[in-house]
Amino acid sequence: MARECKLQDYRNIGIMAHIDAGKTTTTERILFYTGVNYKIGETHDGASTMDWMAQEKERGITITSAATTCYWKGHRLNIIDTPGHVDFTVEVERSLRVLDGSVTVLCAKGGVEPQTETVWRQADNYQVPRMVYVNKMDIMGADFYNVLNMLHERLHCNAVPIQLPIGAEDDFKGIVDLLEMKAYVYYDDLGKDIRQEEIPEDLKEKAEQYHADLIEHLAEVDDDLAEKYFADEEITIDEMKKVIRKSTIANTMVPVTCGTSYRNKGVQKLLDAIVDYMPSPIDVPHIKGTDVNTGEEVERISGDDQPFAALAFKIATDPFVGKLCYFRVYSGVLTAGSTVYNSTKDKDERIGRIVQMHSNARKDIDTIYAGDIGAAIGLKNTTTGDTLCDEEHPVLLESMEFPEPVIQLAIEPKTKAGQEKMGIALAKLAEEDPTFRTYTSEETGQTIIAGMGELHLEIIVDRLLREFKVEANVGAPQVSYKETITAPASVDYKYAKQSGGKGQYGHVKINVEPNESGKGYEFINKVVGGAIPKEYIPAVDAGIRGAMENGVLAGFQVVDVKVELYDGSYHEVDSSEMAFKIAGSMAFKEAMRKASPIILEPIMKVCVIAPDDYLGTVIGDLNSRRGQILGQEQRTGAVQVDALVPLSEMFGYSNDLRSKTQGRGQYTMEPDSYIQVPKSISEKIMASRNKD
Ligand SMILES: Nc1nc2c(ncn2[C@@H]2O[C@H](COP(=O)(O)OP(=O)(O)OP(=O)(O)O)[C@@H](O)[C@H]2O)c(=O)[nH]1
Repeated sequence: MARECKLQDYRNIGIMAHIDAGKTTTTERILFYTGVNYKIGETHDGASTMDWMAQEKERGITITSAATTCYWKGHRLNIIDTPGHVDFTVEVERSLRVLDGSVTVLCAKGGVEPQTETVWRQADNYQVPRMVYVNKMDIMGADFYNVLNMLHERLHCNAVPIQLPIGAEDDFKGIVDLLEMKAYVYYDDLGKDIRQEEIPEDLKEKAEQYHADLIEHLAEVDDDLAEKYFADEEITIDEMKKVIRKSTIANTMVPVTCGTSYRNKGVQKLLDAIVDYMPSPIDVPHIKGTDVNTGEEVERISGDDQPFAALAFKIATDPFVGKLCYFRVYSGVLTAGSTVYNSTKDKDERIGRIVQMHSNARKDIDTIYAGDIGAAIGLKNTTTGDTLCDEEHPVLLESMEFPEPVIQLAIEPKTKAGQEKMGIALAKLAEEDPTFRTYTSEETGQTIIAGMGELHLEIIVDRLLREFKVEANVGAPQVSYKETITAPASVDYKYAKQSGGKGQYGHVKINVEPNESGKGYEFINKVVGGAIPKEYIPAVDAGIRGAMENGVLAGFQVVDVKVELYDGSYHEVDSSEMAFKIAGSMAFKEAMRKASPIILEPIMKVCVIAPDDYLGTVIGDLNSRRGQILGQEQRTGAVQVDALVPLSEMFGYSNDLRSKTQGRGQYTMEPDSYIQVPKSISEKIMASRNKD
């Protein structure tokens, strides 16, 4: 099968926004206008195509990101719909990693919300070119110009309108195209009867002014256009488009469009703008990676004639086909039935089928080309963040970093028979979601699940029931503390047992030292000369990993430790994997005790918005929760306070805030970092844990 679309005609874009800004509705409409959907699905009544999981339908929110392919004016659009709730920012993060451009959907009334700022910062990190779609122009209080101000003031970006709204709220009629200087007026509710007209009289002056601003910006970034501008020569629409595209891709401009997806106004123009201004895979910098053979940094050039390299960015369990692995191809082509090399895991993977996704429906394809996004069925060892490549040209692409879960709870199946089923189900869910963990508590023997927030875990428990038919009881959510070490230590540990028959023998020597924060666990094998036979090394590693699930202070998971196995010995008859596993585990525990262990607690970035009168109350309350105020900012009629607060102090905050502000305050929070808990609190935690 030949390539359908040229690489330069691809647009891999994410759609991101604050919760409820209308991403799902907008994506739905895009699918409608591009002919993928025949009927307009409503997030209101649960008929939406993108939000296909049962919980998403009920709650009307997006949890998993779904990749969808559609076509607009000869271009192939791969769209990723991403969730807006902070518990799921990891979904946003991984989409950003594989996409070339993004559309930020804002609500015409709320404008730039705290979550928009978070997502915007994430996109800044990845230098993703962006455009903005101001949605909900039809709702009460819709104000395009206020949103524009917020874009400048809060996001400090060069937001430049390429459209203006005609009317607002119930009177929103259509759009002025600031390039063509024409009005597009909608005469029906399905967006079918759109007429090009002259700009209404009362908007003419404003449109002229914004048109002039646009040209001025374009003259600033392009010399040829500047010459024409100063010579007062006519600048064609194509010339303007070319420069807008250039400036957007260079991240020096954010084109702003508007409409109302729900009332089907403005979506086609948005699609035009995506095609016109969002980058193709060859417009963005080439992906970087490390050559596995030489260790040198290399680039992978977007092109079919290059060696194959792709990044797996999402694993999903599909009820019909099993494990689906979404990947973005950066270079080369891949055919179904072939074998690729997973350079992260050092394993070959056979690609059974390749499918293109349309929400939860899928179409089999034989070949996938550079620049594309697809999903593979049949991969056994691949997890999120792995590189898939040509074995002859092995490369390791930059992986993704995921935050540590901050909240956890104990979970127990309602029936004995459910135990095994629950174990399997939780393992599957953890495979899909790198911010979800599950382990067994050593002290209590309970199964613990950990994630990014209460909602995140609630959804997991719900999925257990619906998808895996496991009924479970859960305990109260608790802070997911961690343990780590602050000093290096060395341990020589021999595990030897001789109790009649075959004995047990494993002997290891290890050095431990603190690893950089966020780097997790690193195992370095320095054994030479077969002091420990090769086949036992993974067992030592596994033993250490096991020990790290339950730290020595209070049984919390241990993070950010480097362990070097440098020597040891074995016994011809008595040594076994089990013996070395135990030796690894015991050695680590002893080393950890010697390495000045500490307890870490998750710190949340909290953003509170409340009317001015409550400023003192809000700040006082945050202070009493060991909060550190980062700053405050004026919003229309309200004030925004940003603070860092330990998660343990945030339980019950929504009720407290509500009562302290007569229901007028709202807040969002997201994990920021893990830091050492104060000594007095650490003692309390240990006392209560060790008493259980
Ligand atoms: N009046 C009006 N309502 C809209 C518009 N766009 C979306 N909505 C409604 O706003 C609500 C939220 O829309 P969604 O599309 O689910 O928003 P979302 O951003 O995907 O939300 P999450 O998936 O929860 O992050 C729904 O009830 C929509 O019907 C619009 O242009 N005008």
